[in-house]
Amino acid sequence: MAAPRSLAVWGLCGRGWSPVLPGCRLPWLRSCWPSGPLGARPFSQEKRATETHFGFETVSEEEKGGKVYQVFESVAKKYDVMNDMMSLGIHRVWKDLLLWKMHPFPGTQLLDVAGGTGDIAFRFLNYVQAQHQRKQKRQLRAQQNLSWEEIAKKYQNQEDSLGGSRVMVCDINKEMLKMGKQKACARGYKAGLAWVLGDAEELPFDDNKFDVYTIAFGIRNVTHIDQALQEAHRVLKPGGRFLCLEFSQVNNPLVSRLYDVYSFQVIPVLGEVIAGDWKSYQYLVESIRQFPSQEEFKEMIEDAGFQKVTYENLTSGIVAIHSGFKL
Ligand SMILES: COc1cc(O)cc(C/C=C(\C)CC/C=C(\C)CC/C=C(\C)CC/C=C(\C)CC/C=C(\C)CC/C=C(\C)CC/C=C(\C)CC/C=C(\C)CC/C=C(\C)CCC=C(C)C)c1O
Ligand SMILES: C[S@@+](CC[C@H](N)C(=O)[O-])C[C@H]1O[C@@H](n2cnc3c(N)ncnc32)[C@H](O)[C@@H]1O
Repeated sequence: MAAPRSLAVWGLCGRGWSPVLPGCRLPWLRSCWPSGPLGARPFSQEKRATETHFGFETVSEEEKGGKVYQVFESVAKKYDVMNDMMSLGIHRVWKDLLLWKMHPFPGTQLLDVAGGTGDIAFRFLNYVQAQHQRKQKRQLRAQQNLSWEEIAKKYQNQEDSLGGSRVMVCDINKEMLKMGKQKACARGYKAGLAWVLGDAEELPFDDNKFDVYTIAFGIRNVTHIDQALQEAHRVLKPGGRFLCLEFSQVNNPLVSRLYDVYSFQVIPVLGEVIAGDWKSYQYLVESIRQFPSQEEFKEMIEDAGFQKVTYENLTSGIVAIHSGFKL
């Protein structure tokens, strides 16, 4: 079994506090460090940075992580209200459907990567609690001669109310996690829930640890999607399930036209009016257009080693749920 990877630490690097993550992909640290023991290499020998996209902008892979970090740092406080406004609440239904598809069993250990403000984790806790309570009621009804004390004990044990299920929320962004923790406190979620700062591309967990890995509206923001998928495969137990909820390609031409108008003409305006942040919401709609199609993403999941990979389109393919198993 691999040694547990260290959790993110925080380092000061020129542009204020930036996450310095384990394992040596330290883009922001590297950007303010000489490129070798003898300082900067002559220009001709300088390795050209690999390019990627940040929305429709072309940036170096090293820049992308920092830019994505700034986006979510900026939107964190208004994130939940923006989602309800922009989607007219539809994102809640998509997230519920992800949980119904997962249909966790008692004792499920879930890792929710890019978990942000906790929407998937809270739904998971509600789901397993309701499931456990139904089971407990059935058992209590079936048992004869129980004392009132024994019955009350069963109802009061908070830890046990989840039937051993637990969820770990992992996100790279300190501000998103902070908002998530505040929401958890306000809603009274305590048992079975943990928050970890970490990068989807280099998860701070042992191999074969979780039954289910979820990532909702997160993988689109990751620089090396293939690496994140490999990490998902590594941390899942054999038999474990990968589930991804993400924007995808619309399969109805009329919906597609309306969707484009709404995305490019309305969303950034809402971003500016509600969150005072046009650019982050422009990034959102552009990043959706850069994300691979349903079939392309399915292949990427298979390339990471997952089996029985399938997907289901929701709302004409505006979003899709991909599923795969580590067998
Ligand atoms: C910075 O990064 C991010 C920030 C975030 O806050 C969130 C995320 C990640 C995203 C989520 C967690 C999910 C929640 C967020 C969204 C769904 C926002 C993204 C929105 C889009 C890409 C556009 C598509 C949105 C939807 C399908 C949701 C439903 C919205 C409507 C039905 C729109 C209704 C609005 C109006 C009627 C207002 C007037 C609109 C116009 C004048 C423009 C023309 C538009 C239309 C006629 C209707 C639009 C129709 C469609 C969008 C498609 C048809 C829909 C169906 C078939 C149901 C993050 O990364
Ligand atoms: C659109 S939010 C989704 C939050 C939540 N899953 C939901 O459905 O509401 C995207 C999240 O991905 C996180 N993220 C971006 N890149 C990441 C990475 N490399 N590793 C972990 N989280 C990342 C962001 O910090 C942000 O919280």
